[in-house]
Amino acid sequence: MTEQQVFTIASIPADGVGKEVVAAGRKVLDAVAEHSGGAFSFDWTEFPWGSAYYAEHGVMMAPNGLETLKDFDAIYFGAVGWENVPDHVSLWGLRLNITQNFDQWANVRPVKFLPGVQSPLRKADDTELDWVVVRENSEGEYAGLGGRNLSGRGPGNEMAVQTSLFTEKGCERIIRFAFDLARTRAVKKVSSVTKSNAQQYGMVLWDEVFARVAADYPDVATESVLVDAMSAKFVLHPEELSVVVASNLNADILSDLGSALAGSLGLAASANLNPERRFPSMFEPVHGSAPDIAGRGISNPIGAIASAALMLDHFGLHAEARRLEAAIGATTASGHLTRDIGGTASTEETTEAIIGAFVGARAAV
Ligand SMILES: NC(=O)c1ccc[n+]([C@@H]2O[C@H](COP(=O)([O-])OP(=O)(O)OC[C@H]3O[C@@H](n4cnc5c(N)ncnc54)[C@H](O)[C@@H]3O)[C@@H](O)[C@H]2O)c1
Ligand SMILES: O=C(O)C[C@@H](O)C(=O)O
Ligand SMILES: [K+]
Ligand SMILES: [Mn+2]
Repeated sequence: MTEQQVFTIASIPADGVGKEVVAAGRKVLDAVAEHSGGAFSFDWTEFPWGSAYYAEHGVMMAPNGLETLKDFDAIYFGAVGWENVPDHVSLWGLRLNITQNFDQWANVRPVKFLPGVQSPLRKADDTELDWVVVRENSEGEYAGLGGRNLSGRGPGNEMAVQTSLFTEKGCERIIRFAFDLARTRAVKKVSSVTKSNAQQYGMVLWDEVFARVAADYPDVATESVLVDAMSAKFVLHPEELSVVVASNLNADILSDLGSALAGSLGLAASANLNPERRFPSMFEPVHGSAPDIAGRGISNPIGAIASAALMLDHFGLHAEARRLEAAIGATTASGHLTRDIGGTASTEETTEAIIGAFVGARAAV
């Protein structure tokens, strides 16, 4: 008998709906393990970090938190942000603390259109849409470089500087990642997004690196599109997209637009990858803590559950990942929809339906 594989997962639900959707995803993953015929299991450790932790301890995570997380196979994250902590403090204290210190430089954010979910796009009814946003996740506009009150200019005269950082190495690794990903897809194309007409230093460097790397991938089609035009293209010609690679902030914005076009922010998954596997990677829904609906049991768990499927891929469990994605599609197709996508199902009902579809498909194999 082969030995059971055990994957250790650190879960950090954090704030608002993060808690609801991580609980849902964890339940789904446990069901996936339970039906693996003993092939693998998940060993969970949950951490109470987030805004409530901040209220008690004055920090978003334990001071030795990164040291503790380092040895896990993966991190499963909810969302961070609550009214008791300024958003920039909570984001830098938790999510960015982890992504940047663990060099999770590739943030993969698929835009998936699901059966039974209405898109605000007129075209979505008769076109098969499927693209992925690759977000540079370590530098760019999120370099954290700058300061306020630089010269003590007094009330009414304050200044702030927020500097973007683009390195040749940082651009090259994310652009190569995008090309390698494109080679695995049906449509082999990479769209590079910058605002290099206005941002004449960092983003011109990005464009130059893109052109240089593209020469190594003659089998992959390319285009360079300015971010304002790309936002229009998302809406008007999404059928032309396959892999869209962009800097940290531009890709953050485009990925929310992509999820909204697919029907809701509650649907979108993401993987914060350290491709070298020197550090654990982190899987989380694209959305935030959604304070407007938190605590009511109505949040859409699909973004978090689809992120769990990306985690299965990271563990090499590709068949299970595809089966879980199929179970999500079967669930939306059968009309188990939460409110954000026009239904009345609760978080729990949707989660149970996905587990049911997964187990049913498993039994049928
Ligand atoms: N990665 C993260 O942890 C992350 C991501 C985005 C925002 N945030 C933080 O979250 C807080 C709220 O930010 P925001 O309002 O700009 O963005 P948000 O993503 O939390 O919410 C935007 C809208 O989408 C809806 N929504 C989000 N997730 C949903 C779900 N699972 N099901 C149904 N509807 C859902 C919300 O109800 C809201 O109307 C802020 O503190 C922000 O800093 C954190
Ligand atoms: O940009 C961030 O880091 C926060 C949030 O908007 C996200 O998409 O993860
Ligand atoms: K999140
Ligand atoms: Mn975002």
